[in-house]
Amino acid sequence: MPGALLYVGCPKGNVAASVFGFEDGKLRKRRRGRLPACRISVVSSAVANPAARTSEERVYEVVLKQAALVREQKKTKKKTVDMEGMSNWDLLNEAYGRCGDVCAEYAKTFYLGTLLMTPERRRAVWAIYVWCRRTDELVDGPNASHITPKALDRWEQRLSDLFEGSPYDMYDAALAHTVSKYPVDIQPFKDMIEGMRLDLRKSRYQNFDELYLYCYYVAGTVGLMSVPVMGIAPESKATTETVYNAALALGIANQLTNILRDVGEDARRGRVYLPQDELALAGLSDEDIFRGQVTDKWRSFMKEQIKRARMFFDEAEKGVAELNAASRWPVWASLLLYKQILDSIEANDYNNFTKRAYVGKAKKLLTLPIAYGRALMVPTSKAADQMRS
Ligand SMILES: CC(C)=CCC/C(C)=C/CC/C(C)=C/CC/C(C)=C/[C@@H]1[C@@H](COP(=O)(O)OP(=O)(O)O)[C@]1(C)CC/C=C(\C)CC/C=C(\C)CCC=C(C)C
Repeated sequence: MPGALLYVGCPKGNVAASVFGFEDGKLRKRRRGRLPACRISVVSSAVANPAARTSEERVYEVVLKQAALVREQKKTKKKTVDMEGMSNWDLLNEAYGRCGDVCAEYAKTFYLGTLLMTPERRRAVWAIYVWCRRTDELVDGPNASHITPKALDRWEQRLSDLFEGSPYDMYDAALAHTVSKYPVDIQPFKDMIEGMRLDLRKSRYQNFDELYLYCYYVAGTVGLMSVPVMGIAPESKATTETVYNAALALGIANQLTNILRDVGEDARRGRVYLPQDELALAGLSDEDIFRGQVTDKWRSFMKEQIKRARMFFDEAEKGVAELNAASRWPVWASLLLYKQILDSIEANDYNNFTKRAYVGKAKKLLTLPIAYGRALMVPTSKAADQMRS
């Protein structure tokens, strides 16, 4: 069975490849050592067919491209594009204000976290949030049943237009300004739309490689969109690839957690996101999921799935300290809160069919100062540097 490769950037342009795959029915993490970045395509989980590119390899190419874009921006300061009709600062402020309102309404804790960022960064993150939310609403919102691939094509055209400086409405205008100000690339946005297309036509995932690609599309992309805005700490010695990999890992971890939390809810919509081959290996099938009985087989299967999601959280944690100081708190808060959903699934004795795992108010409140404390930590790469000298 193919394992999932997660490439973790290392200093000096090398990458270490970690494989999160199943062996003998157990999840194993295997470090494959460091390799020059140019040799990445050689390290593949598709050992049986070396010519085939895995999802991880395809996604890693996007990661490298995003990291390169940020490095370029460091060398040549990009000029802020003044969009036609948007040179009016009042209008622009109004546009960002509306994005803030949406964020405050739909993601309260996250919104509070963004208040710690610099005003420029905060409003840029809001603009990205609103675009992601609107994109997700197309397939998950009240009008989702009417959404066709054509509608998604139109949404993509609209995206291209806003990247060209021709926004359709106020929310788009805020994002158009953000992408002209920060080295944000269109690719992760397009990829998120691709994820929505996938959701329209696919309701089963044969293996983790397929699921990984889906998770990248709908959530890993959010990490890649956010890093250029949140910024990397000036004192960080980590490579940009390392930081992007951590951001990608956080998106994947969040989405895997989402999937594990919503097994019952998704099943009622006829959807099973869990890898079919891993279900079969555990002696389970779609029917067991539709039946919704917590058996020992289900518990051991879930234990392995949770373990894998935690591994992605672990990879993500390595990168948070490398972010700009003011951006770390909301990231730590969202990471710790989402990770606790996994604890809650365990506390529910793995009944994710009829019990919704959630983090209670008290735990949420306790998490915020913990996240704040972690956000004060200096970049790990700098700390390592200090220990060496
Ligand atoms: C600081 C911070 C967390 C910034 C991200 C803000 C942002 C732009 C969020 C967009 C979220 C969104 C609406 C995505 C649409 C697709 C979707 C629904 C994805 C799922 C999120 C959960 O959403 P939902 O509202 O359905 O959740 P509940 O059911 O209400 O629980 C996802 C699971 C994905 C979310 C993914 C992220 C937030 C990525 C986080 C990664 C980073 C911010 C990079 C951090 C950098 C490093 C170096 C670690």
